[in-house]
Amino acid sequence: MDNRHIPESELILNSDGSIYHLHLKPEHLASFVFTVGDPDRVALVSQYFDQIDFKIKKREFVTHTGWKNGKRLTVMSTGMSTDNIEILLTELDALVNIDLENRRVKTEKTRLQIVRLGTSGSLQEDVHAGELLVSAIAIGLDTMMMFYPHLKGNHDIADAVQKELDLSFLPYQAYADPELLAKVEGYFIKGVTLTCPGFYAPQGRHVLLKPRMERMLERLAELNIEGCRLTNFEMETSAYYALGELLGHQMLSLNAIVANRPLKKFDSDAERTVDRLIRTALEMFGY
Ligand SMILES: O=P(O)(O)O[C@H]1O[C@H](CO)[C@@H](O)[C@H]1O
Ligand SMILES: O=c1cc[nH]c(=O)[nH]1
Repeated sequence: MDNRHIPESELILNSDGSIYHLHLKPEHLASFVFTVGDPDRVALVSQYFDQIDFKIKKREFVTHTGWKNGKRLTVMSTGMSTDNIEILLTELDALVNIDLENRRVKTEKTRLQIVRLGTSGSLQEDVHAGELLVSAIAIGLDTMMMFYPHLKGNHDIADAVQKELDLSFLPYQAYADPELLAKVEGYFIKGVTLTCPGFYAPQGRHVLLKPRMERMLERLAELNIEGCRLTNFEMETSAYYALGELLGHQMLSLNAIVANRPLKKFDSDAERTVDRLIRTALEMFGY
């Protein structure tokens, strides 16, 4: 049992007692949380709530908490990238599992359920723009997890990606929560998601600067690891899954595919696809 007193420089509270970046107090958070990258997407989710009791904004973290069908829900924005997810999950975990008055870990743990509703680009011709995909596995191409304890599961896909791209660092491999994944199976394409530390060269895009890796997209799309292929690029899922495993929260990442990279197509109806993702997720989890 961790019985340390956590100093005020390590877990920072604002003068009103709220947690540093998220600006939330424990009572502002439901145990079921939808997350979105774009702060403007928060209201697109909460418009479907029956009632909104609480709203706050700090930096890119916008939070609305309310009720739908008798279930208390929070929706919050995270901004982009895994470093924001590290802040988000550490502070959400602290809100429920640390007594903020005496700064000690609570003896009884609360497990949050967190479902990401994000956009994503497909690596495969047959995963079309406009489709919805659930990340069963995520491969992190960022270095954040080098600073945390090792993950338990198999890392065969991460190893294959490291080898293919000749990376000088170790990607990491992490998994969706099986219970949440089971709820959406059959309704979403099931995929293996590459979480990238950027949108352009780290996803093989050539705008002005030429990516260092030749044919990155094609090489990754062609990888076959024991029958498994990589399906999509985005920028947060691996951090949710990895930190979810270490902190003991349940995570699921749902993606609206807005770009098909091999076909060089962008979803002309991306806003409607995101709305379909939101409504589908609310039907599955908003009870
Ligand atoms: O639509 P969101 O949730 O922001 O997700 C995706 O879109 C952003 C890039 O455009 C990245 O955050 C990526 O993960
Ligand atoms: O191609 C894409 C589309 C959305 N988000 C990403 O990170 N990549």
